[in-house]
Amino acid sequence: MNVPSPAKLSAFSPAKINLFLHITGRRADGYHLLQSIFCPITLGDQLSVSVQTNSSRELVIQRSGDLVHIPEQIDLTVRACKAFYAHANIGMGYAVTIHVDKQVPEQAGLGGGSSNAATVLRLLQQHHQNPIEPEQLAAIGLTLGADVPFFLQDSSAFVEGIGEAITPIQGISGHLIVYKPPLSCPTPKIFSDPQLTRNSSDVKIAVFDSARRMNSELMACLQANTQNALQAVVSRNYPEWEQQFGVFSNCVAKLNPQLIRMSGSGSAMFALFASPSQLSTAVAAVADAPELQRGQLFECKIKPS
Ligand SMILES: C[C@](O)(CO)[C@H](O)COP(=O)(O)OP(=O)(O)OC[C@H]1O[C@@H](n2ccc(N)nc2=O)[C@H](O)[C@@H]1O
Ligand SMILES: Nc1ncnc2c1ncn2[C@@H]1O[C@H](COP(=O)(O)OP(=O)(O)OP(=O)(O)O)[C@@H](O)[C@H]1O
Repeated sequence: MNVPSPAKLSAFSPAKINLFLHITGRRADGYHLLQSIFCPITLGDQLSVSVQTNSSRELVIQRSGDLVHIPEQIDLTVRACKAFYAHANIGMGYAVTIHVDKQVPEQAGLGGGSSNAATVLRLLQQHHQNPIEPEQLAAIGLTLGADVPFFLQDSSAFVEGIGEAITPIQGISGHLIVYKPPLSCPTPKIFSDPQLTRNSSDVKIAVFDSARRMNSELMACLQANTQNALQAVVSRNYPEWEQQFGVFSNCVAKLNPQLIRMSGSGSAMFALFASPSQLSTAVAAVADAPELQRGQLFECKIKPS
């Protein structure tokens, strides 16, 4: 008897940057209410899932590629796969192989794990012809990570709540240098810092007024009126990060970036430029700085929506 070959689906799993990130409050369960603009970027992982029916009634998940060092119980691709079949109401008799070619550094504030989880959910939805309603999929995603609902859609977005309230913004663009210094910042540690500013005022109106105009005006508005509230915590807790950020900023500042910031809870930082020629000069300057040679450097763009 012929055994059917597994159906294989592949997708790009993008990283994100946060153009700004304010904390406006804290929920009773300890999660923080935030306001942020999330942008998907052209740096990302390549992910595939192969699905085969399985005569046993159990879900069998195998992994290959670059994530196998992460214990299965915490690998967000495995957790996403289990959550999908637990809610899809199509039985558990499947053998799934998840393959990831990883480019996005871990614990960088670039959302790599959340993006992988969202990509697994999207590919399984596609394979099984959308057994889960979009709202329920987003709710399942949120249980895996605060950034997962954002990655279930394709556009840059204004994000509120703990990550679930998503308003797409069209037309944001920019050329990016992303630098990940040789240290990592665990997200829970950064959020639990007693000195974190948790009462930023509402920026929604200012941001959306500008977003309706030019990209350059939006960036100028963000530069003048916003920050990444987690950046001060990282600077205080990791003197080496502050030193690396200082060197990075000096290298790129003369090339007129629209924004220089940390992404998410760090440790990656980025500089955003309007033109590719400014970007190439900035990349050359950072690559030449002896102090920055132990980190990872990426040249990419905000993904067009
Ligand atoms: C800071 C951001 O990177 C912004 O993009 C994200 O909101 C973090 O998202 P994430 O890594 O997917 O976060 P999760 O895995 O859900 O949460 C990790 C930990 O960060 C803290 N956390 C996260 C998100 C949030 N809105 N409030 C929080 O307090 C919680 O302590 C949580 O236990
Ligand atoms: N598929 C995955 N890819 C990367 N990390 C994963 C994955 N699954 C679980 N993890 C674990 O989650 C931790 C943080 O993952 P990730 O790289 O997404 O964090 P982050 O850069 O802090 O993201 P965020 O911007 O969401 O804060 C990693 O150190 C790793 O142990």
